[in-house]
Amino acid sequence: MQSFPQFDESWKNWLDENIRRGCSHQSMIDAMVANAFDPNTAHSILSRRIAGEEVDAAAVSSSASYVYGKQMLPQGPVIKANDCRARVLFSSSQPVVALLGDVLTEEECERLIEIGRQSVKQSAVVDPASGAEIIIRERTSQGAFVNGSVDPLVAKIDRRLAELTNIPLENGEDLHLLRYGIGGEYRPHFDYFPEELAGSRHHLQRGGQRIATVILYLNEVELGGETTFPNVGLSVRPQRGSALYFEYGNELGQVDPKTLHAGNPVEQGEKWIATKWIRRSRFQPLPQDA
Ligand SMILES: O=C(O)CCC(=O)C(=O)O
Ligand SMILES: [Fe+2]
Repeated sequence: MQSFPQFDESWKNWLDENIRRGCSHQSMIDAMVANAFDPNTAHSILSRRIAGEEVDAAAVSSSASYVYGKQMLPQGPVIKANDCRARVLFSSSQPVVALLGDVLTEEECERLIEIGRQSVKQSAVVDPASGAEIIIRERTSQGAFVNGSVDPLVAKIDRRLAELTNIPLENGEDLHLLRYGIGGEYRPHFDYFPEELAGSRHHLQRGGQRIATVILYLNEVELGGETTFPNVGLSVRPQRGSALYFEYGNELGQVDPKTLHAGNPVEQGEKWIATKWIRRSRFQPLPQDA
């Protein structure tokens, strides 16, 4: 079992003193995370102390829970963009998830798959031992990032998603096209970057934490390939043209662990999706992409 550090009297004094001195919130969170506090817990304790609330050790484990504030996604049965009326087929508030129908037309899905066939590569990582490219078991699929310079349709879809989600266009990463063949899957993961890991720093510098995801389903899978949320027992079957939206970053800087999700193995047919990962601030291209 994971053990959590005690939020004892000395931590309380340290935090209060640093709040009084006007230290940046991030520096206090960094110090707590470096001392093995869960990042959600650290955010939550800090916001409580700033608000003048007592935080006792027993409350710390429950304080790790994500605070659901106002949803970013517009409410109502239909969400409109300039060139689209998306029907809300399903929604949940904890975690914030919505399945939207009629986001893409048949022709747009076909065209994105065509673009994908020309651009996707096997998802691979460099083996730290040998330096060779290896295929990772967590993600058996082929992917590629595309933007408006690849095809005007991509720019049109980027605009549509920004209007539907009400999140600025520039906060979105390039659209990620992904193909899974038989047996292809994406094992349970979070889309946000673990802030306690040094390896995340580089990603976080490019527009801050990821706060929401839109998965566009480009085809229907004959068997398998559902997107599942194992912590909440939710399973979504890909339907061509529909979009799965979920958000996991709040105003307090917490991230929502209930958004753990997976792409189930494809058993028959193939699966094509386009994913838009959305940052808290403007997404910065890498210097070599600019
Ligand atoms: O394939 C899926 O259904 C999930 C894809 C996913 O999790 C992602 O693109 O981040
Ligand atoms: Fe994901």
